[in-house]
Amino acid sequence: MTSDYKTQKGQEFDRGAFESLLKRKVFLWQSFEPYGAVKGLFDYGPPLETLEAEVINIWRDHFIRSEKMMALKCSMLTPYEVLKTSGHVDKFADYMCKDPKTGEILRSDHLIKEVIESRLSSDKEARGEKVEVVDDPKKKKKASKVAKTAVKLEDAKRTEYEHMLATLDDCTGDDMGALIKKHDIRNPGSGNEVEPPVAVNLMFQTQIGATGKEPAFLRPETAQGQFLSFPKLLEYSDGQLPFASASIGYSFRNELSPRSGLLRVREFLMAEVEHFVDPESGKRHPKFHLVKDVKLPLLSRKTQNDGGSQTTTITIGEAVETKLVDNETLGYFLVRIMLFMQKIGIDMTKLRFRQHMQNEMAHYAADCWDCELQSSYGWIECVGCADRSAYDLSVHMKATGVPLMVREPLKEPYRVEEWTAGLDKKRSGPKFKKDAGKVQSALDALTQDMREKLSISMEKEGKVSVDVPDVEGGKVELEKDLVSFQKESRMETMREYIPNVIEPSFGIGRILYSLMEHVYWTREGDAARSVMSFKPTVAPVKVLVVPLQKDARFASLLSQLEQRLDDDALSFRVDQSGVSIGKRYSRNDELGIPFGITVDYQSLEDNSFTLRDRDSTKQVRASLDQILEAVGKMCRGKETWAEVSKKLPAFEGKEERDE
Ligand SMILES: Nc1ncnc2c1ncn2[C@@H]1O[C@H](COP(=O)(O)OP(=O)(O)OP(=O)(O)O)[C@@H](O)[C@H]1O
Repeated sequence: MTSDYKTQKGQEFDRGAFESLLKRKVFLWQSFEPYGAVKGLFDYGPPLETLEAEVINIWRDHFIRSEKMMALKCSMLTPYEVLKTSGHVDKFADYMCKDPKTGEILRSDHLIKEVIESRLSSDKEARGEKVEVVDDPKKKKKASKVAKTAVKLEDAKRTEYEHMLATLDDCTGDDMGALIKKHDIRNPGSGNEVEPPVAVNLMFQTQIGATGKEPAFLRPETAQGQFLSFPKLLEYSDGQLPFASASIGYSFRNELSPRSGLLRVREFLMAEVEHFVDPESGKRHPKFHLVKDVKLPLLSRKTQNDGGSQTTTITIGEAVETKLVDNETLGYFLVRIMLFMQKIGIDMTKLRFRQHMQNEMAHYAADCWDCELQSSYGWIECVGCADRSAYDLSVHMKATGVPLMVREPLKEPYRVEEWTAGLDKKRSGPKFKKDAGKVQSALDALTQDMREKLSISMEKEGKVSVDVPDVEGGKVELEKDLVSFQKESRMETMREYIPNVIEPSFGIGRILYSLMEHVYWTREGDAARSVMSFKPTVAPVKVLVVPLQKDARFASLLSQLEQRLDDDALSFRVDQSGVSIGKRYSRNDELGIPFGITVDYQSLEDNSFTLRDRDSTKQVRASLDQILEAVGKMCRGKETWAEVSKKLPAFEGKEERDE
């Protein structure tokens, strides 16, 4: 059995071997291992911690610096009221099904997907087709309980199942309940029926202070802090829109069934952008013309609705023009996301943009696209890019009364005529006493039409009746001496509006995991020799320093070399162990170190060194100055090995024979 997922060299991807490399080279492990480890929490070891820092540096440069965004650091602890207003308290939930006999909790959409995929793969097997291997041993065990022998499906059933998978993201909780019932979907682990889906909130609740009077949550996204900072951002940008804020920080989600390693965890680093734009500008982007000819692989909502999963590669200009992508700003960010992925070394054949299904999008969202990366776990959302309209600023403004909006002078002031409705305070106070405020509020809430109608009634009848909620009888009678309706004329010089927000939201852990799978491969004919082909710009360690042999005569040259690398701020690792030079290169290829500098006997004579390229294993020989200049340029992304190897003389050394 083979898997559809291949390494960048077209080889079978062996997840077991890949995971064992990550473990051996201490990229990551489950947190609190000595206490039995906690699901959904991971610690990063030196290579992954540094890889993350390098990727974040590129993210900061690509977005914050290059797009002139305003970087923010907002609190992670968030008061209850903020997340109540944003809708997270009521709606930030996943559906889960309980196995009543084992007590196991299963995420409803994952359960349906797993069972239906296993039925489809059993059908494929029964029809003698190539079947995707289930790499996860736990899944394998579960799957075997579902279908011990291959079962062939009717054509109509197969089509129904395929459509179900393509449209699963569009399902509500009730829809999933109906599917589970209709297709007799059971817990694959036990074979038991499961209870209907129930929504479970994903936020970690806590409290601020000891009194318990200030309930709070660990934030599930960085966005809310950025929205509430809007007045400060507006001030900093001198009241000029569009502008964007950006925040890199941790978020927390109490995932129901964390699995797939770093792809679904309970604490993760996010990098989020909130781009604020005037809705009347048509959400145009000032730099769209620079990217309009860039082609993107797009999987539209329509294709998914039709049960398909094929992408169409078109220019973003065409996608926006045909309204496939709602607006220029959203389109601009899709391109920037793709270019970022390319910069850090994501395999472009394993990247696509998938449009959200109608039910998958928040009700207020105008359009939403996920940047998905393919890994051995399938296509996984790594960046969500949503047009959130004016929703967040509007709800927070309503809840707090703080004006989260823009007031700007009108280019062409105009005259407005407005009806006012005012109570005579001296007379109304004694008459309505504590209800006087409520009466004025009811008058304030009247539309212009209503005010005009009431003024006509007042003229005719000398009194009017006004609905006032919360007073006895729900109405009050107002005579001429108590209220006056007047038509006033004034010049309107200011425009007020609530900006719309386009939000690209990156999950850094998912990107790092996908990147590690994308750069992993094994040397031809020797599966034991794995390589992590990190681009020099992101590689956690840039240079491997290897003396040809253990020989005291190399000591002074080595320390000179180390000092120079240090001066150039190039991270390095020295491998002086007794094993052959080939083995030393090989085990450091697993760490993804892009370049190796060897100190040999010729170095002692003429101060020249060899420089080895990890991916091709080719070498050049040159002076230390030339080598350091080349390495520095390659690590800054300013030169490639192909260019360097043309400039510097090749070296066919004895070292390679040892590999
Ligand atoms: N549990 C998680 N573990 C790791 N990364 C996550 C997790 N949840 C979300 N992310 C990351 O944060 C980004 C933005 O979050 P968003 O709320 O759009 O995700 P989501 O739609 O809830 O993801 P999913 O549907 O996979 O749970 C995602 O694109 C993803 O990269």
